[in-house]
Amino acid sequence: MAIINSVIVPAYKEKLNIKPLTTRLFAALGNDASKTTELIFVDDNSQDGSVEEVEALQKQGYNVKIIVRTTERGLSSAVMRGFHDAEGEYLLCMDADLQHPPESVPDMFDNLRNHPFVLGTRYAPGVGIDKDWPLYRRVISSTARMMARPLTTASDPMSGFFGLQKKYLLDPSAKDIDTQGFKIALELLAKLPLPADQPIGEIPFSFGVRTEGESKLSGKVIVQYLEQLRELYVYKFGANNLLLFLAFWIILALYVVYQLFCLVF
Ligand SMILES: Nc1nc2c(ncn2[C@@H]2O[C@H](COP(=O)(O)OP(=O)(O)O[C@H]3O[C@H](CO)[C@@H](O)[C@H](O)[C@@H]3O)[C@@H](O)[C@H]2O)c(=O)[nH]1
Ligand SMILES: [Mg+2]
Repeated sequence: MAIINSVIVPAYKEKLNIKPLTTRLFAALGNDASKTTELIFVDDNSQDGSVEEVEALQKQGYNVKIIVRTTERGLSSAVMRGFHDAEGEYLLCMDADLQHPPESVPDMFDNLRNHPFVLGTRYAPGVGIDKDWPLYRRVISSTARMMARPLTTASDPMSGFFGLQKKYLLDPSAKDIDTQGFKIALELLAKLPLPADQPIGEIPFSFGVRTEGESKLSGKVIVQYLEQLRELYVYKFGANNLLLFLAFWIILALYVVYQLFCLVF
């Protein structure tokens, strides 16, 4: 049967998460949707047994493959590589570490049938972020989210759980996608020629905690995010709009001070 749905998972040293993610994902999809869905890990030469793990799952009949990159590194560029290699018309991106629930994938794909872009959101009634997610990550995440406000109306543009219809990626006007850093959803929301009259879909999900492996977020990723923001502000508002930048940096500084004040007192 032809592949309609593709799930892309950027992965670096995620061997222990590959099997639970694969089995939970295909169980959630059920028999029919499993026949038309492929799962693609894009691994940056982890050399931790991830390849062998995927081969074992293939032997069990799962439609899963792994692309191993040896000359490139980075979450966003791995996602874009997976999107371009995918056979499906409907593309979904999720993390390997089970912080994004595989059980939400069927809802995400259903939503994509009627929306050009779908975002898994942690900011909706009834869902949230696991209480064990470190406080400093919450502060970084909500600050980063606030700074993206002028660029998109999406409730959670920091989310790494999102999907889109492939035709928007193939559109000739989809250009200049910057693949530095972690925030590929924000980049695509800001730059893809998504139709203005069709809202993006949002599917609430609860963000879990990683139980195997380690987060790859680093100071470098935070700096890359600030550079990406600067570039997106210029892309959207023009290079001369310095006042806007300044206003945002000042608001940000006040916000960070406020958050730190709340932490201390
Ligand atoms: N191929 C590849 N994959 C990578 C790389 N860096 C990270 N990944 C993969 O990208 C996924 C997310 O990485 P984490 O290290 O688990 O990120 P996080 O700190 O939990 O951040 C996640 O949550 C954020 C929300 O606060 C998201 O914004 C972010 O995109 C990501 O989904 C994991 O599957 C990880 O293996 C890389 O250089 N190369
Ligand atoms: Mg993670």
